[in-house]
Amino acid sequence: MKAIKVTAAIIIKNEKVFIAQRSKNDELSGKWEFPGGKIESNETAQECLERELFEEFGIRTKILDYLGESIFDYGNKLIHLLGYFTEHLSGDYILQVHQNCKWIDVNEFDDIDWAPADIELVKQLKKKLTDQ
Ligand SMILES: Nc1nc2c([nH]c(=O)n2[C@H]2C[C@H](O)[C@@H](COP(=O)(O)OP(=O)(O)OP(=O)(O)O)O2)c(=O)[nH]1
Repeated sequence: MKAIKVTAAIIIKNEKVFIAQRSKNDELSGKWEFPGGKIESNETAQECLERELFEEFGIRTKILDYLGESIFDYGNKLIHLLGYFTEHLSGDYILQVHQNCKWIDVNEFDDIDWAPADIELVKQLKKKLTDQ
């Protein structure tokens, strides 16, 4: 099975991380994720994230450092998730495809019902945020 490359943005403000909940008619309905999406042919991961964040929330962003990756086999598809720290430049967060969103503290990470592929990435993020 060929892995589908998906980008995920880690946006931090006032020490809180932005997460979004997948919509009702989605196969991962109700699960929480870092916003992003599938990388299309002829675009970089960074271009993909900027495009997805504008499409999904109407925000303009700048992609910063790479955090890490998570590869997860959902059975019907293999997801290769790539996490990037991302800076919010402008625009209000307006939900276009998600059912909800929120800002969470690192102490709340373990209470979130994450999309399964995110669990490994969350682990890496938690380590990075608490080790420094
Ligand atoms: N964006 C995003 N997708 C994730 C995460 N974790 C995770 O398992 N996924 C999965 C769900 C989907 O199967 C896939 C990304 O699909 P998507 O629906 O968000 O991307 P897209 O906008 O490019 O999709 P589409 O319109 O072509 O359906 O990756 C995550 O943290 N962020």
